[in-house]
Amino acid sequence: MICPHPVIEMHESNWQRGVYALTDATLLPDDDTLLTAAEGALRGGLALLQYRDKSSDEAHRYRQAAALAGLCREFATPLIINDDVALAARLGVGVHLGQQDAAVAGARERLGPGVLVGATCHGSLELAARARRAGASYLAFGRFFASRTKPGAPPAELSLLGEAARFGLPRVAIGGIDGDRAARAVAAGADLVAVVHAVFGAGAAASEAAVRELRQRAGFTS
Ligand SMILES: Cc1ncc(COP(=O)(O)OP(=O)(O)O)c(N)n1
Ligand SMILES: Cc1ncsc1CCOP(=O)(O)O
Ligand SMILES: [Mg+2]
Repeated sequence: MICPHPVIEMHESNWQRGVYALTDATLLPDDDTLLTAAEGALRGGLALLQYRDKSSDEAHRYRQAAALAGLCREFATPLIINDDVALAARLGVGVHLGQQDAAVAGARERLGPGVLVGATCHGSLELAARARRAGASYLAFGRFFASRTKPGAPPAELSLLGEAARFGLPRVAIGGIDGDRAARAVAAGADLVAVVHAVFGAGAAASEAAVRELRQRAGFTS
């Protein structure tokens, strides 16, 4: 059962720098846990939230994503849908696409110029150049460290983040990032640190403090 949430705190949306949290269906297995954890993370000051759910149950995915979209609107924080351009179009929110997903150019055409379209570039400047030409809003690199969420993701070197400055788009670092590693990724050039376990790994009630700590350790607080 999803309940409406009161407006608790409004943030000016500055999605281009900060902590980017991805939900996880194993860590957040039901609607209440998902929404409690997401609300805490948003209150902690997320820059972006991604709904990442690999299940094939479309009604379930729509229900959860729609609830998250409402919550994100209250906090003026963009929501990104992983993999699913149709769901993003239905909700009028952003999408994140990997190399096995739909093409960035097609998503950009379908969603329009004002919608966020993120692209996975692994450890490749060539993939980044292609994503930029196709109309990506940000470039995601990694995994940089061992990831419990996606252990088989192709590895990347932190030095890539500095080299990717040439594209003039926000650079996202992902993969096994915690407080220390977030600081290292930002020092190497990351604008956003994307995390699953560091925000949602300690239970729904801990997500707000987890985001605040990550922001502080990464130097995102002014
Ligand atoms: C911010 C961000 N970066 C990378 C990914 C990985 O996308 P992809 O390679 O398509 O893998 P899946 O997440 O779909 O398993 C991401 N989702 N978000
Ligand atoms: C989706 C994805 N792509 C590369 S690593 C990763 C998961 C990141 O999760 P965690 O922060 O728990 O390592
Ligand atoms: Mg994908």
